Parts: sequence; C-alpha cells; structure tokens
Amino acid sequence: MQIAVLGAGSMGHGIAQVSAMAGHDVVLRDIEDGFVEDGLEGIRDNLQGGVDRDKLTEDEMDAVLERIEGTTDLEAAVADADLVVEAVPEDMALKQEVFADVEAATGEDTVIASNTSSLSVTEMASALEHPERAVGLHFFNPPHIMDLVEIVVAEQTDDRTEAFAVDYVRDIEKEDVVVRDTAGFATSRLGLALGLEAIRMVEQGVASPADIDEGMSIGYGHPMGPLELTDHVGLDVRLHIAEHLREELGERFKPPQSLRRKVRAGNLGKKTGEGYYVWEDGERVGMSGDWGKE
Ligand SMILES: NC(=O)c1ccc[n+]([C@@H]2O[C@H](COP(=O)([O-])OP(=O)(O)OC[C@H]3O[C@@H](n4cnc5c(N)ncnc54)[C@H](O)[C@@H]3O)[C@@H](O)[C@H]2O)c1
Repeated sequence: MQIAVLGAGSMGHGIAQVSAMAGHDVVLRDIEDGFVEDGLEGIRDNLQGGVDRDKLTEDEMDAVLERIEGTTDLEAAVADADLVVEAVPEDMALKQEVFADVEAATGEDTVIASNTSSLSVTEMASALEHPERAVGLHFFNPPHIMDLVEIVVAEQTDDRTEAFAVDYVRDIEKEDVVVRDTAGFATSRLGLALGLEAIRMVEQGVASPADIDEGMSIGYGHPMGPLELTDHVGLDVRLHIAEHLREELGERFKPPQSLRRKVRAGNLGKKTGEGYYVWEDGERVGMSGDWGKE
C-alpha cells in the first residue's frame, strides 16, 4: 500500500524504513529539504548497517531505498496514501493542525495515525471531520530495532480503523498491543511507575542506583534497569511525563524531589553527562552524588 510519514526526525525516518522494508511505497515528508535529506540519510545508514551485519543484501537495500521518496510537499505526500503516520514534534496544537491538513488533502478512506508517545489521540482526532479514521501507532525508538507498536484506540476510532492498524503492524512484522487512549497508554505508564519508585528508593538510601538496576536487570530480566533507562530517556522527558500523568491519574505519579532538582541543575542524564549516573563519551563511568564509583 501507499504510506505517507510526516516528520523525518528520529522516529519518522525509522517508521518510513520499516514500512518500505515490508514492501510498501512510502513518501517521507518534512518541512525543509535539509530535514528530508537527513531522514533519508538516516535510513541509508541503518540499512547499510544491516548489510554490514549480513541482515540484508545490497540488492535488498537498494530495493527498499527505491520504495521511499522524500518531499516537502504535504499534498503530494498524502494524496494517494492509504495510511498517513504523523511523527511531528509532541505538541497538541501542531498535531491537530497536521491532522486537519492531511484530511483536507487525502481520500475519505485514508487512515490517519499519530506516533505520539503521550498525547491524547482522542483530542487529536477531534480536529477531523471523520475522526473514526484516527488511531495511535506508538512505535518505540529506534523503530527498525524495537519490535513493539502500541496501537492506541481513541474514543472515536472505529472497528475498521482498529483492524487496519493491527493488520499494518503485523504486516511490518512488529508485535502489537492494543490499548485504550488513556494517559501514558500501557507502556509509558508502567515504565514510569517503576522509574519513579526506583528514584524514591535511591532518595531513601534503600540501595545504590547500580544495585537497584542490577536487581531489575538480573532478577527480573529487564534489558536495562529503571535508573539507567531514566538517564537514557532524559530526566527532563521523564519529569514532563510524570507531571502529565500526575494531572491525569493522581498523586502516585508525583515526581520525586531529586528528579526535579537534577532537572533544575541541568543534569538531564546521558545527554548532559550526568543524571543518576555519570557519563563520559556515552559510557557509564560512575554514579551521581555520594554513591561514587560502581
Ligand atoms: N524520540 C523518541 O524516543 C520517541 C519514541 C516514541 C514516540 N515519539 C513521538 O514521535 C514524535 C516525533 O518525535 P521525534 O523524536 O521523531 O521528533 P524529532 O524532533 O526528531 O522529529 C520531528 C520532525 O518533524 C518535523 N516537522 C515539524 N513540523 C512538521 C510538519 N508540519 N510536517 C512534517 N514534519 C514536521 C521536524 O522538522 C522534525 O524533523 C513525537 O510525537 C514523539 O513524542 C518519540
């Protein structure tokens, strides 16, 4: 089928790639030529990495690239699309505008999906004249590696759209979970609950960040402990989501004091060199504060 992906950033280019790898024709749209080029370059790099690791052949790579076209023209991107996936920045007003613009430029049966990680798809869909065609397709980062797609069913989503989303996710060989449109969906809500409790445990001196993380990675088989994951995601991002979930779901998502303090101090995790751990050149070299070396 014909798929349009709007936004060629971290997520958009990956969603375009996995769609093309499943044999779909994809148009990748961003607002400036340079962003489109960066997205296409990202796809080329990912695929080349796959060729280097013998996951696909040069010919397969070329065939995937041939199925992807870049553009800055919204109308050209969505006119013939069966599915449009928006991956523009996480801003409700922008996403509603994009949804409405897409609806004005595409066919009546086109499914319009959002890759939002935290916003209400129901609210986004209210910008449409036919909101029953809206659905959330929450990919994980990076989309070409991560197997899960959370399908977010808005209040207005009809059965056809939900079934279409499930078929698409299975077709691109990802695993689907279907969740109702509630704050934090299923994954962010549970992941954050674990992260916030781990932070409170560090504050209470229950154990060091490294010991808490090891407990979860070795004891529970998590690929990464909740504190290291917080450092990867960004403390500012986690704080923002916690505030949103507190507002929607209650005090159990109240952000711990140390999370606020660290964000105020500019210690946002791996990207700034310190969060609950200290990072150098992308590597963990110790723990933050008095916990010292691991
Ligand atoms: N980064 C993640 O880990 C992650 C994971 C899951 C979901 N998400 C969600 O995916 C969405 C995109 O996030 P991202 O990290 O890829 O952001 P990003 O900033 O890397 O990319 C966004 C892109 O959208 C482009 N853009 C802005 N306005 C546009 C418009 N009107 N039309 C087309 N393109 C436009 C920007 O130029 C930019 O290239 C957000 O809703 C985010 O919450 C992100």
